[in-house]
Amino acid sequence: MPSIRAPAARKATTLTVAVKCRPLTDREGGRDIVRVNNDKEVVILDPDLSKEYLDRIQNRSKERRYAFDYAFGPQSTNLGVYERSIQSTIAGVIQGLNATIFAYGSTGSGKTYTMVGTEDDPGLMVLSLNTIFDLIKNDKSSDVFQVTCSYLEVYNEVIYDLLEKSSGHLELREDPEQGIMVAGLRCIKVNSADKILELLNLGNSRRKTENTEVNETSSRSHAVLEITVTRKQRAKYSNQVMRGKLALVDLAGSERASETNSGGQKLRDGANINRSLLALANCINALGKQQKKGLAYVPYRNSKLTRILKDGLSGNSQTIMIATISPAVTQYHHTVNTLKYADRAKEIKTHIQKNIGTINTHVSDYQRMIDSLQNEVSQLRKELSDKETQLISKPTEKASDDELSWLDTLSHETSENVHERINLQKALFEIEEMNISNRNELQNLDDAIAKQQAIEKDGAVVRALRARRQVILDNIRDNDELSNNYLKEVEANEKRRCELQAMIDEAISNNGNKTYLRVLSQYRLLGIANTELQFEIAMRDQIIHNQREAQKNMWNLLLSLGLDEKQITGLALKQGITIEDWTMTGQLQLSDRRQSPNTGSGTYTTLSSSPPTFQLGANVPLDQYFCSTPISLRNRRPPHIHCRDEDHSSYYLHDYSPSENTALNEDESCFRDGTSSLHGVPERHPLEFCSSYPPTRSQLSSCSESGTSMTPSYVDFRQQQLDVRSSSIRQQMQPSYHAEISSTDYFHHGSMMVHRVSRQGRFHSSPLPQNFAALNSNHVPPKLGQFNLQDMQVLPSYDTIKKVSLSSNSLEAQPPTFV
Ligand SMILES: Nc1ncnc2c1ncn2[C@@H]1O[C@H](COP(=O)(O)OP(=O)(O)OP(=O)(O)O)[C@@H](O)[C@H]1O
Repeated sequence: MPSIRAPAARKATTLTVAVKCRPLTDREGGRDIVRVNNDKEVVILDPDLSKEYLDRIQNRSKERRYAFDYAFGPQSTNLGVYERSIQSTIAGVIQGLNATIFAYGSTGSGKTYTMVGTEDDPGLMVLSLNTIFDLIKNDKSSDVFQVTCSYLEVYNEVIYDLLEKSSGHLELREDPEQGIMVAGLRCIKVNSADKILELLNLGNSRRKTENTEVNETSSRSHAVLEITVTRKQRAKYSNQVMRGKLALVDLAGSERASETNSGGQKLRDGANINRSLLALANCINALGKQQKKGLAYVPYRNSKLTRILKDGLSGNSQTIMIATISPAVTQYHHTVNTLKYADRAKEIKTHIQKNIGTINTHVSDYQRMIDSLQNEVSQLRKELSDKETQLISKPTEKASDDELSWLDTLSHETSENVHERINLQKALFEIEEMNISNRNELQNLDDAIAKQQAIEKDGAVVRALRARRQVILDNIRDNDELSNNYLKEVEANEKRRCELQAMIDEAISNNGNKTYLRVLSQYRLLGIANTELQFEIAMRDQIIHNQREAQKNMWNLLLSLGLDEKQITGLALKQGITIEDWTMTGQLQLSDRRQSPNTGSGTYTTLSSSPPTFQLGANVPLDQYFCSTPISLRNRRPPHIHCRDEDHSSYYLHDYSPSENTALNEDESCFRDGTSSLHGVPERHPLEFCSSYPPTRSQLSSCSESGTSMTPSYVDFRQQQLDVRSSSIRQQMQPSYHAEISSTDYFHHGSMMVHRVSRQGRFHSSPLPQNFAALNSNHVPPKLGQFNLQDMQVLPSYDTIKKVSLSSNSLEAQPPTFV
């Protein structure tokens, strides 16, 4: 037997990836979500049509786009695919080159159709064989060709010979010259394409197939047809032999147990199919990374399939991957998954070389083969004795690589599922926030319209307000719709989560290494829980951050109004409010949750628990409606009292979080506090404190207390009778706004976010100006009405100039001079 040794020259080449989309089947019907552009690009549309709005506005589309060497749409025939992407490679096989063609895709995506085909549309196996025999027939040289063929299947990790009637289990061997070989596999000499097709049909009839929910004739095994073409020069004194090998692989389809609706043996088959496909996917991943990052380890040994395909994936082979996809909406996830792997496979490099040898070297070759076989025997003996030792000492502890790899992928899917859920929750959170603002604005507008109509019915202002109202209504409707869609996605996500958990549970109950898997499962579940907690914490951090900003701004506001520490202390004393001097109190360490008021440590301002009440005048001009209209606000975040930037102060007035238990107590006129709602009191000066707040997230090990369990404390401004008068306030709403306070105006400040108040009385608020309660000096009420801080509202965007009144009688403060 001649031995074929490759010459040294090798050519690096990358894996060719072609994507083939099959047509929709009658059973599927519905929408086609795959588009093929320019024979190279594949676009997967978002399966959810109703998401188009989202696509535009928030760029959260699930549309995906990939580019490949070749892309074929549903109209393409197997012949079309073959001629463009395969034929030239097949020609190399009779020149001593190796080639591997494999179809990869989910169950029912058309792998078998592509590889085997039908009578009308013969598949790549048939077309390749025809080409080989045509090329041999038309070869002008006098070389002698010999074609042999073998056909095997890997079913449940066992290799069977499809050309044997009742094949036993076959074993894989690693030959130093020829690479991986299947010991005992029949290799049949064939003289024509027809003969091979006959064998192919025979083999296919022996393949294990099942009728599943997704595919009536679903292949449950991976099939590998290998054609070897040996070419020997006929010339008298030439002893050169070339041997090319073509491997055509029809993989079983990856599937989800829930989709195939399988149980028992079918379910076990599915698990094994998935396992070997995952092993293949892992190899593709590792090989892809290897090209990019130079990583070395590729886990070929995790399955029989990957061992068989080893040469095709990284060795001496020109390899083509045909990724088959379905255009059905229901297959979106499978399609995207297949394309992801196909995309990674593009990175894989192989090294091709002609397999040329000479026949007169056979004696030394035999010797080399004997040596290597002896090596293998001793290696195997050693492995066997190692295994026996392991079994004796730890019979149940070791999980096999296969199980780990399977579990790894499962865990990867689980983590994707969690991330998707987190994104959905974030989106829902944002929408909810937006709609709270929208609803509040709507109510404001209704009040303003009612007031304005009393003055001039159907005037220009009323019309403008109505137009704005319509816009807000549309926004609310759109957001509600969006929110419903997200909720549906959350449901789907939850369903998937349950499936994944069921798979893990099943693995635990079926598997021998129960303890190990259980620990692994727990570990991963904890990981998921951890991610979810992180999300929750991030949300709370956002709230805390807002509150801190508000504190800072309130300090700015109060101090810029000309009040000094003494005045504020005096006022606080009068009102029976205890405000801790910041210089005297324990340090506020935001990183130290023990300082939080909920844990009872530290010294905090005692505030009235009466709800904050602001007073409003009755006849507020329209241009002040944003500030003066009574506003009801459900679920709003608390108002904030801000700390200042510019001036030193010893006091902190703190914000609160309204809770379910919050009760309006109009009789109480001072700060009241059931339990303190304060974050704590800083040791440093407020200026430093405000300007150098630690980052919210970093230090906090858990923020839940501050986010949820702060009890409300309220500020009652009714008694404070601020008499600072301002001349005018000009508001410039989004993106930033600017207001000037005149000495003749009264100013109410509720939950607004005034980000900076300078000594000159300029307000700059961004991004969203919050509510102003404003009264023109002409409308100073003799007795100020009540205004509930909880009922304050965010007013997102108006460029109207507002007049704002501010009263601070009881503070006995000098009215600040505002520009
Ligand atoms: N290009 C095509 N044109 C027409 N029908 C197709 C095409 N590709 C696939 N089909 C049909 O789609 C169905 C599934 O195809 P096929 O059995 O080839 O899928 P598969 O990926 O091999 O599935 P499995 O992995 O379960 O074996 C079959 O009914 C097949 O006839």
